[in-house]
Amino acid sequence: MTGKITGQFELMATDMSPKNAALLTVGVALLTHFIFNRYEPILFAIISFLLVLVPLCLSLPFQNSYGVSSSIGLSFTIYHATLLASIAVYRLSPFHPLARYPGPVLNKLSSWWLLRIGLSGKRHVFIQDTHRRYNSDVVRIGPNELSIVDPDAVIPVLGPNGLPKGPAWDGHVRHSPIRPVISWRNVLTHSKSRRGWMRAFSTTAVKEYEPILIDRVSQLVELIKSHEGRTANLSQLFRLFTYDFMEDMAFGGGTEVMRDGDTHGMVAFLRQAVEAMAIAEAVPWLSYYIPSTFHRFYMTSLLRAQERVQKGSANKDAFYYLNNEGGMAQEPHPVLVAVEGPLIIIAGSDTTSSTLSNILWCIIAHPEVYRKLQAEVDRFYPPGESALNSTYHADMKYLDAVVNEVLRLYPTMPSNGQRASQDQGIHANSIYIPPHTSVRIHIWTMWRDPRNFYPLTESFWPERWLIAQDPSLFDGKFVHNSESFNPFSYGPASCAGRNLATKELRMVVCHLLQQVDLTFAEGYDPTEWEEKLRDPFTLQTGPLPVNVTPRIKT
Ligand code: HEM
Repeated sequence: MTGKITGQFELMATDMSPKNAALLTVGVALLTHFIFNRYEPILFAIISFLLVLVPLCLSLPFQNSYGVSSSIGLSFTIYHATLLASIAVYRLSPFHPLARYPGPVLNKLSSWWLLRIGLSGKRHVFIQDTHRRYNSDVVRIGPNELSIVDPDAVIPVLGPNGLPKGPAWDGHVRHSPIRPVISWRNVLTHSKSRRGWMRAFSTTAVKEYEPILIDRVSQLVELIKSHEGRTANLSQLFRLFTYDFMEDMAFGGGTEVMRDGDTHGMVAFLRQAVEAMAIAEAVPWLSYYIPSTFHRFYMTSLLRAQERVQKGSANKDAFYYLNNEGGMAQEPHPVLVAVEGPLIIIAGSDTTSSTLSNILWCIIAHPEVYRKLQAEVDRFYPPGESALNSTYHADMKYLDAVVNEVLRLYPTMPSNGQRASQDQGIHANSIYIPPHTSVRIHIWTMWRDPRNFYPLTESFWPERWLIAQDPSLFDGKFVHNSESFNPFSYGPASCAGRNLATKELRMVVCHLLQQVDLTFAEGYDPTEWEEKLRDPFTLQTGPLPVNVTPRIKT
């Protein structure tokens, strides 16, 4: 049958003039655009067929008038030029489903532009500038991607009946059929694979991790104290701390990077991997073809988790729950469990370390806040009382205000996790999201918007959280849209580790402020901080050099 069609095509081809051959090539290229647009194929065989074999066949009619190589050159040029032009015209045309939304032309044309911005580390600032430039709550940041900063869109997009995860999550796992919970795009599979995480970060489980946390926080503060008389880079020390704690909490122990340094380069590897996540965030299909540092990291972490699952652990670590070693419910398949390894390493260490760095930078840059917070610590934990004891942490209102204010200005995922509509469009408040559109609720911009937080919108002002609870504390215009504020996200895919993360942040800050005084190291320019923040996926911080003075001599 195929031979018969090819034979007929050859017969037609021998009669065709160069003009008709060119028209045929243009027509087939337009059809190819339709196929790409409708089905978004990524398989190598289909891509090669559409981009190589089809134009090769289309060179046959040209061979009546030209030599073989000129005909191939001609058909490839006409075919690919038409394909690219057709894609560009369609993406900029009023017929594109996202045509009504403003955005930079280059972003509308291609997702490569967002990739360039992602690799520069400044995606968060670019998206914020784009909203401001077009003075719009919705902007188009990619050919098929919207950024939204309307607080009323949070529930329709992220809430229980909201949108599933977007295609970026396919890219993170190289389109693998087996994924960690955060990457499942199918809502049912996602909710099923979340069960283990709910066990692993339940109140009971988090209580069980507390003794390990206490040991590691104590070790961290001793390490920081040991820097008396020399500069301590707090960002790096927090990375070492969260890595060691994550290893203990997730895998029952294994590293001593606080003690020995990052001698095996695992902490550096993790940072490089997160930086490389910018690729899949912008151009998910690219990861299918080109593995990045992130994918090497992914495989290494998966093997680490597999080793833990096979060996078991003497402690009730997170894998004890994920792997259901207590046997409380039907056991998941070991492969499905090990795949959570890369996620637990990143979510369990990178998020808390950058948040701690942001907290410390903010309070050192604002000495009046530092003093007030330290006074609160001293009130709850006077000399002789261990601030590692978490009994009062939740009652510390100013500490809570500081943490919230830091997460408002420096959210751990500034561009949030991507979601996408499926075959049906949805209305997110007044915003229509057409089918097959990727969406981000851009919290970096939303929480730096005077319509949501006022006054001192872009300044660090923890007092706003106290005023929100007691308006009599402030005279004047005050806006506090706490409903839009969900630093651990919202809905069925919100942060599973929130309880642990909160406990960890509070314990480190309390114990550290009880034990030491910190100031910026000589020569450090605090204005560098925001310049050095990067948003490849989770917020990455620059160095935080400080002087350390122990308050309580040991
Ligand atoms: C300051 C610390 C942290 C912040 C601000 C944070 C924030 C977030 C956010 C915003 C999401 C949602 C991503 C999305 O919408 O696609 C998320 C998801 C998640 N986080 Fe966290 N996180 C933190 C720490 C942790 C820790 C310590 C763990 C546990 C090891 C953890 C485990 C998870 C998991 C498993 C998910 C995926 C949930 C799902 O898809 O169902 N996180 N986190």
